[in-house]
Amino acid sequence: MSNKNFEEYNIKVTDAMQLRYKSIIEDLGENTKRDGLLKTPERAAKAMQFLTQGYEQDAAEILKSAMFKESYNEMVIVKDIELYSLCEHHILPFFGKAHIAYIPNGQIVGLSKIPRIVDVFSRRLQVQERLTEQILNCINETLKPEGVAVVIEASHMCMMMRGVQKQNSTTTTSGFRGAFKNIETRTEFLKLISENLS
Ligand SMILES: Nc1nc2c(ncn2[C@@H]2O[C@H](COP(=O)(O)OP(=O)(O)OP(=O)(O)O)[C@@H](O)[C@H]2O)c(=O)[nH]1
Ligand SMILES: [Zn+2]
Repeated sequence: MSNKNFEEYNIKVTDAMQLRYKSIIEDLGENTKRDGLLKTPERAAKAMQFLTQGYEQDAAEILKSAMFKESYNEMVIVKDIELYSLCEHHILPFFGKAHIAYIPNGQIVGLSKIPRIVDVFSRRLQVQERLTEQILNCINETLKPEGVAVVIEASHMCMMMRGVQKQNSTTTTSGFRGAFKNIETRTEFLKLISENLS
């Protein structure tokens, strides 16, 4: 699944959305006819479609497209997966890293598919907790591993640029299924990613 090209933008949606962005910019007291802003409503409409393209993508299908029979049954960890999402309360970015592990149960998945599904669920209006659960459930239900673990640490612009205005706080969410409910397995995973956690 590739990133959206400009040609792929839905013209109808772009047209409707850019009119709304134009009104918003005018509500700010700005002049949408000045050079720098002339194309801004269209750019913003395209940017918003790019940032929410995950609604049109099927994460389970992405995983299914690269699942292979393999007997390896130790922990597989993909860590430091950068993510960019939008908080559904303020439509402001939150961004950070996901660390994901699974223990295969007869099948492994193509490694790149894990960051790809992080993108699919991130590119929607989200809360960090639901994002964590959706990634966890998708891997658990599609790959049916012995266990799966997801940790996300993120900074929320809505807490940095506005509102409570805390620049240094990060939010960590986690979820564990199957073998990761076992304290030893979970501890091993957390130890292996711990150099990334602040
Ligand atoms: N649980 C959770 N809350 C989030 C997330 N992103 C943003 N929020 C919070 O959503 C809440 C919305 O609260 P409201 O009181 O309705 O909004 P607000 O008046 O703008 O709140 P402040 O941000 O405190 O100024 C805020 O506390 C945000 O910090 C997220 O991913 N998870
Ligand atoms: Zn917010």
